[in-house]
Amino acid sequence: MTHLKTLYLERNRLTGQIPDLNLASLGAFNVSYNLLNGSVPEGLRRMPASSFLGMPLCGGPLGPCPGEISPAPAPGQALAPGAHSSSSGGGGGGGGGKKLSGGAIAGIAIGSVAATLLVLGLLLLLCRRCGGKGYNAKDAAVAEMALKDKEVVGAPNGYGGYGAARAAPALAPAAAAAAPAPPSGGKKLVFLGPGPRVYDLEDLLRASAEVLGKGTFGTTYKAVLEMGPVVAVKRLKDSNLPEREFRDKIGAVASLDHPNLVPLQAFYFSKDEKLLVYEYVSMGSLSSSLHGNRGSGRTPLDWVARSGIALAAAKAIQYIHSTSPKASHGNIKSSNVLLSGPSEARVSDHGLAHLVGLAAAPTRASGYRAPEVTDLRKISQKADVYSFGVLLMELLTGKAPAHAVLNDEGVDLPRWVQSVVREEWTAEVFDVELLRDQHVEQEMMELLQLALDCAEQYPDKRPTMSEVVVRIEEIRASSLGSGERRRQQNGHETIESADRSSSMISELQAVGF
Ligand SMILES: Nc1ncnc2c1ncn2[C@@H]1O[C@H](COP(=O)(O)OP(=O)(O)OP(=O)(O)O)[C@@H](O)[C@H]1O
Repeated sequence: MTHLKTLYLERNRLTGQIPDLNLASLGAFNVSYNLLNGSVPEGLRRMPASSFLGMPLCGGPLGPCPGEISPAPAPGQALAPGAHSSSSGGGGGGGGGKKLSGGAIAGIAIGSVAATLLVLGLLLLLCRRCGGKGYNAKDAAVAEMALKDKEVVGAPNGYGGYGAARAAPALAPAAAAAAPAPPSGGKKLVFLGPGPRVYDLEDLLRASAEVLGKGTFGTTYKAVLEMGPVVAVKRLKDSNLPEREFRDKIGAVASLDHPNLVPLQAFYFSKDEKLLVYEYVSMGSLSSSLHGNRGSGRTPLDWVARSGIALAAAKAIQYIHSTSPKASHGNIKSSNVLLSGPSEARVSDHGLAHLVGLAAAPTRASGYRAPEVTDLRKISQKADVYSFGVLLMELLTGKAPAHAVLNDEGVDLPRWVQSVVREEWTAEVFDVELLRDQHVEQEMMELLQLALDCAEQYPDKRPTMSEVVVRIEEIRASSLGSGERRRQQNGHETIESADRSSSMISELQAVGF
């Protein structure tokens, strides 16, 4: 393809050296963020440095390779007229084509050797310094993960619907920018908790990765490790915490241990990359279950499932609150409630709001955010209770907070529920999929009342999470009781009708049928 004008091959996993492409028409060329090495071939040295980012290449726009003298003189031009006019002490200057004197040749030879030694010395010095600080293979490898990005698979992209969005491979540029001096040499994955250490950073980076979604705190990947395990990896953005503080806060997150919390397995810290590795919860989030594809082939969440999920999430938040009066989750919402069984759930992202810092604290989560949280430092336990109330409303109505806007005045989910309820206690507020469970209407009303109590405007009026747990347990027990009663009633009716039919048979037999 000798007429090729544009060739963009960046962000692949091309290895080896760049072949010397003889493409005279080539005007635009880019092989950045591959796994190439060696020197930029002669035919491509006219390209800018930005064509070769993120790789340990040399030559041409990237500066001389070891042993090369910069700028590399073009053949035949080294001794071009005027080039050495000042070094012509031996009479070597003058017109082109003239032969050099022996002294000039000796001078040039000595000069070249001295320059080569100087360059080598400088390179050696640089390499020594690089020991822990220079180009970091791990950071570059971390960058590879981004190169494996695939399309978002049915994951909700925040509040704007469920369209598949392409993840921006933001990792690679960060690592490339870090190449000169990231201070993370030799860093490893730090494992937390007693779980088995069956993989390391290299395994993680070799794993096939798929973007699950982009959230407030970064991008989350599903990584399938070669040896089998599947994990969720969150690449934090905007976390500028110093390492020590980061580690302390991670330690606090890792110390939380509850069956309804998604465990943090490991983390990776470098100046430019912070990765959190979680257990992968395979049944997806409550958000995608409620608002994802509602077409055929989907099992709708019934009352038992929804009330079970509500209880599981409530228990997780209650547990976080029990660890200290100031402890809170800070980002309760349906995409952070992951389904681990038909009516079981686990809460994720605990502690992240505190880990990432205030700059990146949830702004999009306003549908769940308590009205008093104007200052993000005031994410209190009562603010969690408010968010949980909104989550309960979402479970009962099937509406996502930001989608519940009825008109341009911006009515939010709690206000909408309040207004419907104020009119009259009507079944219209409930998700149609829930209305199939007719025997639990009373309990659905009670759970809705609890949701409204949690979403009270004034924090003091909201219940504590312990109270919330108790109330949900009571409501569930009552609904399971009424379900049982109903089943028994049905059974009774069946027995009665069986009795009737047997007597009918005997009557028919009596009349000689
Ligand atoms: N451990 C996990 N297992 C399975 N899926 C997960 C896991 N952690 C997150 N996800 C899913 O990945 C997607 C992106 O999650 P992420 O936490 O990055 O963003 P979010 O929940 O949408 O927003 P936020 O960052 O505000 O919490 C979500 O759909 C979430 O449900």
